[in-house]
Amino acid sequence: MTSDVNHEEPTAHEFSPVDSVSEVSRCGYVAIVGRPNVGKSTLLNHLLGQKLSITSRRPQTTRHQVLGIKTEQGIQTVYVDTPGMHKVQKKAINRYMNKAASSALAGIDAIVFVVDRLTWNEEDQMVLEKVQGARCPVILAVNKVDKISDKTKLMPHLESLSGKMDFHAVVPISAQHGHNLTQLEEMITDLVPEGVHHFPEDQLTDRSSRFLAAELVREKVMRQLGDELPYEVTVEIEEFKHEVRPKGPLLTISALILVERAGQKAIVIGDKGSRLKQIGQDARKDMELMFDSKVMLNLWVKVKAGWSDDERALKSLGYDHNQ
Ligand SMILES: Nc1nc2c(ncn2[C@@H]2O[C@H](COP(=O)(O)OP(=O)(O)OP(=O)(O)O)[C@@H](O)[C@H]2O)c(=O)[nH]1
Repeated sequence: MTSDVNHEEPTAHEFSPVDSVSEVSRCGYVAIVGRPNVGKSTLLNHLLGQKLSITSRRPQTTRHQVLGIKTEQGIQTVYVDTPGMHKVQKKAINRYMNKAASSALAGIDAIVFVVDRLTWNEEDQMVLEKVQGARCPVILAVNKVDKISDKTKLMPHLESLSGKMDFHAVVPISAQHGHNLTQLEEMITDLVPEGVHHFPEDQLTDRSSRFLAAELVREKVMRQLGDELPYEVTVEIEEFKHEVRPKGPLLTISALILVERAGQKAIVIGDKGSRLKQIGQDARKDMELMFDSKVMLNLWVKVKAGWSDDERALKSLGYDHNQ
């Protein structure tokens, strides 16, 4: 079949001034980068107006690259939340996380580089060197300003940060309290170029419901255990079953929490199963909100030694560099 469309001569329709305002479609990719624990996932969740990425006080909570999609008034902004870039690359899991963070910068239209209040350390410097290599505007978001007690220190610090590279803008924000996020979002969407939308208007992420469910369980484990548990915990979804019942939809989810050692299993389970119960209750509540359904959640803990430094085991658990 041949096409009738003449690409040489624009039609009157294409010149309509009304169209140029209301119908020009825009789509762009915006990476949120920074060292671990600066608040990247908290920022993404606020920008999307919905929880998507998991957060915790523990650094290195985010392991995978997650797309968060927002389509509003013809503008589709595809946010790329990345694992925090960090120096230590001893284990395969850390190498995976750094690679996921670096590869996120390819094909990006703008970068939001998040730093924490008044500090600047070697890891921030490392991230700076990576973003300098990307040929797109970089907005520096100085997060957690709500925690600065002596506000007079902020302005001089912002000025000194401004000199580190030719930033598009330097914005003090509080991702948790929503401070300056409207201004930040306006700056971001102004940088979104013209282009056709890559996702349907109502799509929020590129990740599956199974993936999001597993991440919610992992978040609760990390929040419950604080510093008691090293990073070596991952979650596998064994069952994800949707049923329509007379009383409403029911989602049955069975998840396996994998740890590295028997001692860690005991920690996750807690005294008479109390911790695992709390993890289950908290995860179920979030899942019911996320999936808009009643959820029955079954949790088990299993020891799978050495998974975090075994390339093949990582692949089987979804840590695939090609994803
Ligand atoms: N006071 C305050 N705390 C914040 C703010 N933003 C994030 N946090 C907290 O900082 C911690 C880390 O936030 P995350 O959003 O998980 O940070 P991240 O950069 O995604 O972390 P990684 O997954 O390690 O890369 C959490 O306990 C957040 O609640 C903020 O604006 N103010």
